[in-house]
Amino acid sequence: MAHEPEPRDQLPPLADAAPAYPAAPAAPVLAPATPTPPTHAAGTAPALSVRGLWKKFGEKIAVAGIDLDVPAGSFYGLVGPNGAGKTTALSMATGLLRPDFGSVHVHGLDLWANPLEGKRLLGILPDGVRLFDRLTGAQLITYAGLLRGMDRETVAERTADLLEALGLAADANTFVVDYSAGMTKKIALASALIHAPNLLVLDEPFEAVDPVSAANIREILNGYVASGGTVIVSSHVMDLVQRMCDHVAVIAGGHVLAAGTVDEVRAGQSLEDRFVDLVGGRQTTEGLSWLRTS
Ligand SMILES: Nc1ncnc2c1ncn2[C@@H]1O[C@H](COP(=O)(O)OP(=O)(O)OP(=O)(O)O)[C@@H](O)[C@H]1O
Repeated sequence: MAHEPEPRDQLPPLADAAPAYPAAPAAPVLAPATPTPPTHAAGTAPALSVRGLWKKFGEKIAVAGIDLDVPAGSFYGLVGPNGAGKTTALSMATGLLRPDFGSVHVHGLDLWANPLEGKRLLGILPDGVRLFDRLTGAQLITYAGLLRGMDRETVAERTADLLEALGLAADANTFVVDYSAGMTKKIALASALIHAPNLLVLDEPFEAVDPVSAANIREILNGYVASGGTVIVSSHVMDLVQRMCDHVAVIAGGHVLAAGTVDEVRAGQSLEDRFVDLVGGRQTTEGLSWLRTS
């Protein structure tokens, strides 16, 4: 007999309690060890507030009790080495991956208790995004707008605006499957923007994107933040995060190592130097002596 998947809305509520599985190996955690409940007056809620977020894949603890507050109206960078848990944390924070433990509030709304209302506030560019690539670029953005319940006229106007702003107008009628990696990233970003969300969560938005397009995207995002929106970007490019973001969190081994304004976190150093200090793990390359040609 076919097994009916359980609708997400009807899943039992998440446990807020401490996880039953063993704690991850000790890491230099600067964040509070015990999750503190979010406390904020109505109207001043952070755009995103996560408490005690945990996720384990088999024996691997990918996210080990993350607490994070992203102020409304901020441009927030999330940085960390490969495998740090950024994508896993962002997936749980945006309703794409169910946490084992913990809570997620979007503008004060419990996302996992109210997934439909919560997701209306969100625009998401997931990592390794899989799109309906047998649609053209214009069709894909239109589809995203209609899926969000927008009227056809507004969708058509905004689709044209987004294609123009992201330099994709000439390829509006090309199938997405025939787009380059950078074009695919841009069309996915356009699909995340069409409903003018309150909070944009972008996993590696600049990966594979050329410098001119990256500058255009930065301008779009700066304008969005200036008008009251909140952006969270994950990136490996420290220089970009230092220039572009006003807040940053450094994640490694599933823990938040430091979080705050960019100036607080970098503490007088460049963000890159501070990142290397915090995360450590520089490898010696002596073992690769065979690779040297002379
Ligand atoms: N679906 C999965 N099944 C098993 N392990 C997973 C899964 N997703 C992530 N992991 C593991 O969880 C850890 C965190 O992965 P995650 O993708 O969140 O890291 P990341 O910080 O986004 O890394 P990167 O910067 O390389 O993209 C890694 O050790 C990864 O191997």
